[in-house]
Amino acid sequence: MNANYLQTPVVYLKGVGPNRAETLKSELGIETCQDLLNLFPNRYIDKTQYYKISQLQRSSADVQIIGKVVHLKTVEQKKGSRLVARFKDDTGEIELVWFRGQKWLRENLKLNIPYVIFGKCNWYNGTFSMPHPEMEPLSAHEQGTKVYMQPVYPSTEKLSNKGVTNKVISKMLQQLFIEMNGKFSESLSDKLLHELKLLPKPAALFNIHFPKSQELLAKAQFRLKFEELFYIQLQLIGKNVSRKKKIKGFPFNEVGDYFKDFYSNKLPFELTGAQKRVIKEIRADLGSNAQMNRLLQGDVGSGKTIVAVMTMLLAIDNGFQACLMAPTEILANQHYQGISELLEGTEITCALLTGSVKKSARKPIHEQLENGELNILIGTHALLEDKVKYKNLGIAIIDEQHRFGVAQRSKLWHKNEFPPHILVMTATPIPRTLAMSLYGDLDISVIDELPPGRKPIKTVHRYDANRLKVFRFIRDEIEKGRQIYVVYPLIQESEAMDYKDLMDGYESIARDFPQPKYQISIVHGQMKPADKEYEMNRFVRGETQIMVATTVIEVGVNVPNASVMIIESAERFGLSQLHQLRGRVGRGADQSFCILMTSHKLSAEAKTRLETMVATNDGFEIAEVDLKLRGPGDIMGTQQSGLLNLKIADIVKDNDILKSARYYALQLLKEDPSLSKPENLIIRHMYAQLVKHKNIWTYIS
Ligand SMILES: Nc1ncnc2c1ncn2[C@@H]1O[C@H](COP(=O)(O)OP(=O)(O)OP(=O)(O)O)[C@@H](O)[C@H]1O
Repeated sequence: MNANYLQTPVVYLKGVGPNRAETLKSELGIETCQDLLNLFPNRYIDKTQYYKISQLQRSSADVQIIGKVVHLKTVEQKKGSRLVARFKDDTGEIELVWFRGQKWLRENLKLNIPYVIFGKCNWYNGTFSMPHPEMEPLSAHEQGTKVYMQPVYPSTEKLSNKGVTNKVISKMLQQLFIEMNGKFSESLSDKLLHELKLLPKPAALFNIHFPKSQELLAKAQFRLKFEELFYIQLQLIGKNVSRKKKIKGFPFNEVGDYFKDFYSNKLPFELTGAQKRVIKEIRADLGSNAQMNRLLQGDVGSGKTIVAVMTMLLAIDNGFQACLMAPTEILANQHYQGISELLEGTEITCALLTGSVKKSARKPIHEQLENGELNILIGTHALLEDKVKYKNLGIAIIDEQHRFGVAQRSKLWHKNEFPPHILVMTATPIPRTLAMSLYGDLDISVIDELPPGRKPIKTVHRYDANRLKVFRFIRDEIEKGRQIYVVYPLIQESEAMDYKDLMDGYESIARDFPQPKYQISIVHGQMKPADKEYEMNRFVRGETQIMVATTVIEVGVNVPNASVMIIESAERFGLSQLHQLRGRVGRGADQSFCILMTSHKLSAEAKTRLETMVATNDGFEIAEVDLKLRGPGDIMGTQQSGLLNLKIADIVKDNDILKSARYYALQLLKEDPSLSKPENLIIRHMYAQLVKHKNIWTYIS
């Protein structure tokens, strides 16, 4: 065997030729034999079963039958001729039909000898017919290398007219396996192979392409998926470990007066168990001499703000400043007001910096920040401007990470001599296992408990035709002193139309809820920030009963007296957005409601989203469904993590393998952090290759 054989371009394989090689390269990214080896089938056609004709059903998928051709004739038609065979076994008869290749078949098909045929049966004119079956004399079938599960390679349906079919790929692979003669190098340690009872590499590769049985195929798939996820985990965890080793952070050893005073005298409520646990985790990080990089996940309304405040107090107790960055002005404002209120009666100074803060007001903020008079700065992107210089920023808290990219996070970093501690807060939960994998570079805390006394929000789905009933319901709730949100979608591509919907909706509500009895606020993205704030504040103060808005209110707005959320055109929102919007109600002690309004025309996916919303209030459950519906591509962070370049594993379906891969990777790094024990040298070698080439399958062979 030639050791470099796997690096040979596929064009040198028999029967490939320059045209096919070009198609393989441009369509499937296959240049070398190694690329070919790592082209894994999408699915398999089961050829372990033989059907009797009497067992066929009208909905049968691909079937394999043994029988004989008893009659063959050409049927002439206007559109051209077709060749029709009567095919019989001892239980019945079907038709085989060909439109192409008739001449060859007429000359070569033999009557009355047993054939194995394979294909899809259609029910047509009272009989089953199989167009263009694959067929082979039974004698040849029994002698040949038996294919039990026939692999179907990606894109082959699309590429068959360019000469790249499943058969062609299998033939190429056959040559490759003969040439390699089983000499593929192992890429996992003996220990792992043994402990997890994994197939050795050569057997796994062989059975993924030429499965000898269902059982061996399952083992081959498990082994290769495990390997793929294991190395990704190893890399993510490795990064985390080296970050911890390298990046020093300011130690906040002191739990000082501000924190203690706040905890004992100023907390407006008892912390939930989850809040206490998370604060403990944060304190441990801050006292550890290493920079904290922590993601705080908590469902909407779970009480992340108080955790943020207490974290900032720890920084201030240790002589440092803190900042909090929010994705929108409304939110920054709200945080500023809420936090100022919480800190009333303390000496802590706190300022707000957003795009709409005037130049004259900015100057003193800049100065106080630089000379250390200012303890806390709250704001939007404006916090990232070059003019903003801290005396000693100890911690940066970032609300809603999906709106701040990683690059912006690191911009904050460079504002300081040492990097500040970072706490990222998100109310868009992502499934735990996915979070573990995506944020290998962040530690994760979860607030998985809501403050006591909250009544679960009742969610219903109503069609537009029931609007009058819904309006009646709103009226009753307003009578009881509650406030109502009515939210319209605003999607960039159809902004003008959406805007019209919003204004039409506003007018119709204004007609049904006339002044002076009813007061209505309206907030949308095209308003000036000052006007938005004015309208928002009227609602917050309870001067208006109805807030008509676009999704600008999606994150964070907190009006505990608002108890009804009406979402118009709910079918146009994604699940996590619906959940966020719903989270604007249910913040007080009253029973809250969410009404999802839609037209009658709903796609299957939209129906699933609505049903999920009606069925559960749990953000993590919703996140799981969302992930299944949308796939991981849209979830923030998946792009960078390499989890989307998976060749064989699927992070949604193979969640259990992912967990086990992570467990073993953690275990290994704990026992042998530098991977220097002799039994781990294979892994060390693979890991080095992985870091070098970035893609795990360029080296795994
Ligand atoms: N332990 C607690 N007991 C009672 N009320 C609490 C507790 N913690 C927080 N709250 C209250 O719950 C409400 C929601 O808290 P907060 O705004 O911090 O939620 P959040 O996690 O930031 O949610 P969102 O992401 O939706 O803004 C607030 O009115 C807050 O005062």
